[in-house]
Amino acid sequence: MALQLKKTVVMVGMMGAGKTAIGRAVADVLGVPFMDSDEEIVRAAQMEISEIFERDGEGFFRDREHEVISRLLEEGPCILSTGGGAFLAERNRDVVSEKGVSVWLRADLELLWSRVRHKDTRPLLRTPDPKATLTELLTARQPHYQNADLVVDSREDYSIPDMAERVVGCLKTRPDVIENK
Ligand SMILES: Nc1ncnc2c1ncn2[C@@H]1O[C@H](COP(=O)(O)OP(=O)(O)O)[C@@H](O)[C@H]1O
Ligand SMILES: O=C(O)C1=C[C@@H](OP(=O)(O)O)[C@@H](O)[C@H](O)C1
Ligand SMILES: [Mg+2]
Repeated sequence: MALQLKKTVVMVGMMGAGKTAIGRAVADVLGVPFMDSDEEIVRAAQMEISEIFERDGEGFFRDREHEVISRLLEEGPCILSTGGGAFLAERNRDVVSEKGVSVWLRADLELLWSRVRHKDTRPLLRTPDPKATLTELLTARQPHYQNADLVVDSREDYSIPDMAERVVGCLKTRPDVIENK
C-alpha cells in the first residue's frame, strides 16, 4: 500500500544527530523530495556555512535560515532537515508547528561527539574545547527540542536505514501526516 505524505516533516536536533543523513533516507523510503536548510543556504550564498558565519555573522545566517524554512514550508510536502540551531528560534518553531510536523532526533552526548569530532565544518564547534562546547549546547538546547511534535531516539547500533524506518514508523502514528492510499 502506498503512503502519502500530507505535511512537511521537519527534522530537528543537535549537530551530529543525523538530521541530514536520516532525513534523506526517510525521503527515499517515502518517495518524496528531500530538502536541507543548510544546503539551500550554501547554494544560494555560494559559500560554506563557516564562511557565512565568518563574513556575515551568525545573525545573518539565522535570518537566511528562517527565510529558507518558511519558504520551503509553503511548498509541497517534503522532508526538511534543519540545522541544529534552527528550532531554538521561536519564529522557526512557530512556522513549523503551523505548517509542518517536527521530529526530534534525540541522541546522547557521546554519540553526537563521535559523529562531529572528526569534522571541522561546524563553526560553533571551532572552540578550544569543542566537546565542552557541544555539552553546553546540548544542555541549553534540549528544552527547545522537547517542544517537537515527535521524538525518535538514536543509538550507536542503529544504522541510517534503521533510523529512517523508525522515523517512518513514528510518522505512521499520525494520520494527519501520513496516510495509506
Ligand atoms: N544512524 C547513523 N548511523 C551511522 N552514522 C550516522 C547515523 N546518522 C548519521 N550518521 C553520520 O553522522 C554524521 C553526522 O550526520 P548528519 O546527518 O550530518 O547530522 P546532522 O545533520 O544532524 O548534523 C554523518 O557522517 C552521518 O553519515
Ligand atoms: O547547531 C547549529 O547551530 C548549527 C548546526 C549546523 O547544522 P547541522 O545540525 O546539520 O550540523 C549548521 O546549521 C550550522 O553550523 C549551525
Ligand atoms: Mg545537517
